[in-house]
Amino acid sequence: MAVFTPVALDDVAQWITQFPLGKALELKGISSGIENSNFFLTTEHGEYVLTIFENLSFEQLPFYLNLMRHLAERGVLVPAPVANDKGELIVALHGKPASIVSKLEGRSQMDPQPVHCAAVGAMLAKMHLAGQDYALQQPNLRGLAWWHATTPEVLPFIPDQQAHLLRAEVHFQDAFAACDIYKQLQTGPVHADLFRNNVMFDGERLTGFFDFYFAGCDTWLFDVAVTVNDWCIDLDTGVLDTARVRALLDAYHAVRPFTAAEHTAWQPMLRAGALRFWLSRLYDFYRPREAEMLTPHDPGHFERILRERIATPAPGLF
Ligand SMILES: Nc1ncnc2c1ncn2[C@@H]1O[C@H](COP(=O)(O)OP(=O)(O)OP(=O)(O)O)[C@@H](O)[C@H]1O
Ligand SMILES: N[C@@H](CCO)C(=O)O
Repeated sequence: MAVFTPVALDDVAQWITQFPLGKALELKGISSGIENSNFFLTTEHGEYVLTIFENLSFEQLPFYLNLMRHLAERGVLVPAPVANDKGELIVALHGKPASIVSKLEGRSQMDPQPVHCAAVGAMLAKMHLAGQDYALQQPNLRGLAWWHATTPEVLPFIPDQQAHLLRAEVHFQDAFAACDIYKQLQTGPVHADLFRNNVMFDGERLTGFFDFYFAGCDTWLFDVAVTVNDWCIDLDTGVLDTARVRALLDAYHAVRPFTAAEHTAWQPMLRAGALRFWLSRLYDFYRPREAEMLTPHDPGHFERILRERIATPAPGLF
């Protein structure tokens, strides 16, 4: 399902010669994922992932691939992109942009315990610090400006109760983004989509973060909020699990201490993280792309999380 552009081993035999990877030995389509065509690629030098980008362009991709290279070079566990003999990370294959990155070991941990959350928190803090001297700039393309553009697109489709919540929350987030505390928050490259299915574990050992294609420059705290809203909740209710929240935040804080401004901004930021995914899921649900054949994610999940974050104080950052 998730291989939109079919590629055979014969197709890459010649193409691969521009990379320092030896001969291609095996190519296997990966069935999960809904954005790109992904393949496990075995070469004489090891195991890699070949991605053909179905929606992102040659102009958009350097921010993401160079960020992964920058982080990998600084010891953050992320797939390392492989450059061709001209030093390029993005090379056309069947007329579309493609890249090769190292394959992470392990698999996603879909039932995380505090020990997994602690590993994610520590690596996230390490990633934020390592990104500080990254030269390329791109805003979070699913940030406040996108919320403003998208809200009117979904409002005609949703019942009054939801429309009221959506309008009120965008209004609340406007005020939050304009306040002094918000301006004191530290910013830099963030993953912005660090859900359970975008991290690999080998047992309790974290082996890497991947799927950086929603990354952009935003507050570090937004990244923490998005991550906590997925890793540290009861999936049926959206209620935060204190043991997992504490494990993730304490581990993050030990690597990169939270500031007093971040402490004050925490609850509104958890709401921002919930709004971001409620809105994107509403958009995908009501305005599906024409060629989209896959079942969209449930927007109700993030509506529940948003209502819960408005109603219930979260454990503090420290
Ligand atoms: N570097 C990697 N190492 C190991 N496995 C990977 C790597 N990159 C991707 N995968 C595997 O491929 C699958 C699909 O990748 P990914 O989630 O990036 O898909 P996508 O279509 O680009 O995005 P989306 O998550 O939005 O559907 C992952 O679930 C994972 O199993
Ligand atoms: N993590 C997103 C999907 C886009 O990667 C969601 O759960 O809505």
